[in-house]
Amino acid sequence: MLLGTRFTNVWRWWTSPTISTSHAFHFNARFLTSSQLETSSSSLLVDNVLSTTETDDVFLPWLERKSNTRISSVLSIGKSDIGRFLFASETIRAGDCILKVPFNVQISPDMLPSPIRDLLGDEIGNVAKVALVILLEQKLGSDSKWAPYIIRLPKPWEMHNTIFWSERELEMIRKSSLYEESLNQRSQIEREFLAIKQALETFPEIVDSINCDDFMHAYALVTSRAWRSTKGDSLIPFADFLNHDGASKSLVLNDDDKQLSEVIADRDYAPGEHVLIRYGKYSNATLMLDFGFALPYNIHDQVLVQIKTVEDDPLARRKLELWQRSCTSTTKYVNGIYFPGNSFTIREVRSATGKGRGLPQSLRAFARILSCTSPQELNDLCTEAANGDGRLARIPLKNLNREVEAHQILLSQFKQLVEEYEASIEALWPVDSPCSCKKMAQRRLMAQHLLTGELRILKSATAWLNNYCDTI
Ligand SMILES: C[S@@+](CC[C@H](N)C(=O)[O-])C[C@H]1O[C@@H](n2cnc3c(N)ncnc32)[C@H](O)[C@@H]1O
Repeated sequence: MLLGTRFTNVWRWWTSPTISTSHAFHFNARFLTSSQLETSSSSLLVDNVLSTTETDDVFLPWLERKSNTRISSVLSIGKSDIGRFLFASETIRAGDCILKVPFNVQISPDMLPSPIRDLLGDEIGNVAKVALVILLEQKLGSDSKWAPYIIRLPKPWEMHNTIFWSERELEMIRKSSLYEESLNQRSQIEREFLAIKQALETFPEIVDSINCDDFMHAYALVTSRAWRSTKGDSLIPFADFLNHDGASKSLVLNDDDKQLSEVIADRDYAPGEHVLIRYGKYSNATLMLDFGFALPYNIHDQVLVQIKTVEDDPLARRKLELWQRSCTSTTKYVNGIYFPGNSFTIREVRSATGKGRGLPQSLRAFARILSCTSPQELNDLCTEAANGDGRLARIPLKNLNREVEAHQILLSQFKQLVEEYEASIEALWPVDSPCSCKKMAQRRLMAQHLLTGELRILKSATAWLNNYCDTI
């Protein structure tokens, strides 16, 4: 997934819409005064005062006044264990438009004051730019024109994205590729933070007032609540109080002609019902990395497995070279990390008996190459590929024993993975252990959802391979 933002269904793409820059200039002028900077550290205090005196009832009227339009007449804001949510304030029918948020009240990278924007350049991604907008508005405290929105953004201690996990917490998910992806994402954010500091060195008032932890928090706010549009990655106030259901058909849609984002209900809702949309077809690994939560049963789960060559195989190097050369894409880019050509994404195999989708063809082709025992067999595969569509080992090997052996290589590695995952789940410390504070208990549960989902997929692949080897 690209930087953790949600893709929208975009209608009628046009040139990038222009956003009013008046706020940006207003902000710039204010930010650069030293008195402003002196008081910036008290902004959190102001936030707290605001958050205790303002209720969520005032938020939608504020946003409607700001945008000068009706945004929603059927939704209200509620609060629960998973933060804010939107619920039906009256009956909603499938097909109803439940909210419309104009672009002019969305927060996008263009809102950075132009002198800052010009210095940042393209090497700083849009997520980082929107994160910087949030930080600058936070520093303004109650003087920010976005204060009612900014104070409602989740606080660092309310966020559970795996980039915030401690060593011990990350250890729980070491078996999953999410472990590496989390470390990698953290390093990438740190690099972007340093690049921003360097680019803005002529603005010491800004660079000296933000630290990497604040930036990491703002960055995670963006990955967990921004949508991609023609303007880059934008925060869509009010719409971003909608929580996620992987099975929902409702998405946030952009209409560039009307300059707004909207959501259409995919089903009926009774008054009081929690309204959910789908952020994307995201696995638990992606949800944990970018959004800080996991689903107990996620229909979009997948596992990234790295297939090892057989130990002591004298042809191992040649096989890998051949594979890398024959593949159009030898590396996989998943959640901001490059995986080598022997990494494969596996989804749940619904039926072990062959109906529906089985294991990915590319994985089976790789196994056939691994099963070759002589240079001649490898050459034969190359000749067959040259006479066909150019892809290596896509069809079953003529020698059935060899075809079974190829799949048994996979089977033994999958069986080992299943055992390792089972051991990892077993090793998760009990929820009621004395060390389980609320935060740790929550993260442990997320780790459990992740590992059990990935284990389910590995077991389904194992069953499919068992069946294939037995019945071929
Ligand atoms: C776009 S925001 C939704 C509004 C959010 N609840 C809030 O308080 O602002 C996305 C965040 O909501 C939470 N969230 C959304 N859907 C969830 C779900 N199905 N289960 C648990 N948390 C969820 C996660 O913390 C996620 O990062």
